[in-house]
Amino acid sequence: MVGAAIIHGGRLLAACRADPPELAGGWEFPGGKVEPGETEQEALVRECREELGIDVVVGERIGADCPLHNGMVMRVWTASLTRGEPQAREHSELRWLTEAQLFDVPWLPADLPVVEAVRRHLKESG
Ligand SMILES: Nc1nc2c([nH]c(=O)n2[C@H]2C[C@H](O)[C@@H](COP(=O)(O)OP(=O)(O)OP(=O)(O)O)O2)c(=O)[nH]1
Repeated sequence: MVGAAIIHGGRLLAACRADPPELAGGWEFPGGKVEPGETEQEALVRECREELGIDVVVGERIGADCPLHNGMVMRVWTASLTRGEPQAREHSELRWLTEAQLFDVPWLPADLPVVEAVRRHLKESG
């Protein structure tokens, strides 16, 4: 599992899950599973196109590996938006969060340590 911390103009893009019912309403990093023959970074670029209709350039790994409830592990990278305006194609809602707003949405529990790492990253980059 890979996720993208898309940072643009000092804000982080957060996405609200539409399904499955037990995760709906939880906020997450856009992303998904890595397909055979693909690198983790390539999977992120593909998922951002599919889910959001945007092009991103993948940056650095951020946060520790997050164990998920299903036994998988999620790795998150920073990403910058290079083309398009994010559209909620598979999510119920998208929000750009400033550093002060980062914890205003109910993140999926596994994501919280990574959101904290993003907070430090935004602080350092001003
Ligand atoms: N994409 C994503 N999934 C997360 C995050 N945090 C978290 O616990 N998950 C969980 C939710 C799902 O149970 C699992 C994988 O989600 P997913 O988006 O790849 O998978 P999916 O089952 O909807 O299937 P698909 O897109 O691969 O078809 O990871 C996160 O920040 N981003």
